[in-house]
Amino acid sequence: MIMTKRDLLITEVALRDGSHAVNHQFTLDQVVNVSKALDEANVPYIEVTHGDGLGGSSLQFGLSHTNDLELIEAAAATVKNAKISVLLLPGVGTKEELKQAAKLGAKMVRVATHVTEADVAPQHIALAKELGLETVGFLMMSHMAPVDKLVEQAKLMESYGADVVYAVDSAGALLPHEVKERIRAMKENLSVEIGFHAHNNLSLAMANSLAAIEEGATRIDGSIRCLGAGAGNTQTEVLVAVLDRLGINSGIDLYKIMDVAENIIAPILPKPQEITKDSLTLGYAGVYSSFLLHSQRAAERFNIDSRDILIELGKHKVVGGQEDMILDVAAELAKK
Ligand SMILES: CC[C@H](O)CC(=O)C(=O)O
Ligand SMILES: [Mn+2]
Repeated sequence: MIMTKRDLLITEVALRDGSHAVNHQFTLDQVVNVSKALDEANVPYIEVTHGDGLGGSSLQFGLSHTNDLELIEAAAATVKNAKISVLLLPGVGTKEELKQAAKLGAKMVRVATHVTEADVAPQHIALAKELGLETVGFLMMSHMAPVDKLVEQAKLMESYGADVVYAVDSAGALLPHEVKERIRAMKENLSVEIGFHAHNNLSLAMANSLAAIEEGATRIDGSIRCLGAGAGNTQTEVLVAVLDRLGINSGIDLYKIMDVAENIIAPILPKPQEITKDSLTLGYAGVYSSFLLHSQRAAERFNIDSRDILIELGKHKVVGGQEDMILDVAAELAKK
């Protein structure tokens, strides 16, 4: 076992957030190869789950190529030092699935709720603690709540027993000063560690992650080669290099993580992760990054501009779990 003294802990989310970008089609071989390589680069946490978390495989969210639990088991059996994390949205994943994930080797769970709905999480957090899992409260769509509301909800997560609480910029809509005020307020009001999860739709994932670190966040998410929903997350290998320049030790081997990006991730990307007109619109309109492919499919079906759908979804303040609204909105727009 490698013992690394790290200043900050990076969770690599390509095998979970990136599931959205590959339409949930990760194969067992891909998950094993990527987990092995990330582990060898000394990445501390690797998240493996359907993009929408345990139990996410469905017509609503997209059917997985391979069952979540099989992927988690294979990744856990592969890694030597890294911890496998899973995502759980109460109401999508069940407590039974969480028990199974823990049995199969998951060591951390991120219990994810909409930023104003932490109160759906206590049972799942309590179970996670009982199972001996490191437990994270993951407050999604953080741009949709004012700072005091976010703090209130973060404190709820802490009171339920979360070891870490994250502000999650699901839409990649936050600007650096907005990240700063959120993380600063969380730091001032909570005793647990604070984390930040960015999306790069406005090309601000790195700037926002650094803003979060400056305000005291010690957990940061990255997706290697930006393999995450929308334009992806903070690019892990770039983050490792930037942190190194700042004298912050992530414990991750820079050359090895660059090689994983180049030799293992790039070949499995359906297309390079770029800020396209649609991913840019996600950030601009404040829409869930995971809605990207669903909206593009709806645009094609109704022969309309996908940006119009995204702008309309932003106006409706649609949240995770409301994927069915994408078709409703597209159908309405098509009538006009
Ligand atoms: C739908 C779950 C979502 O993808 C979780 C996440 O990574 C986020 O909100 O950004
Ligand atoms: Mn995400």
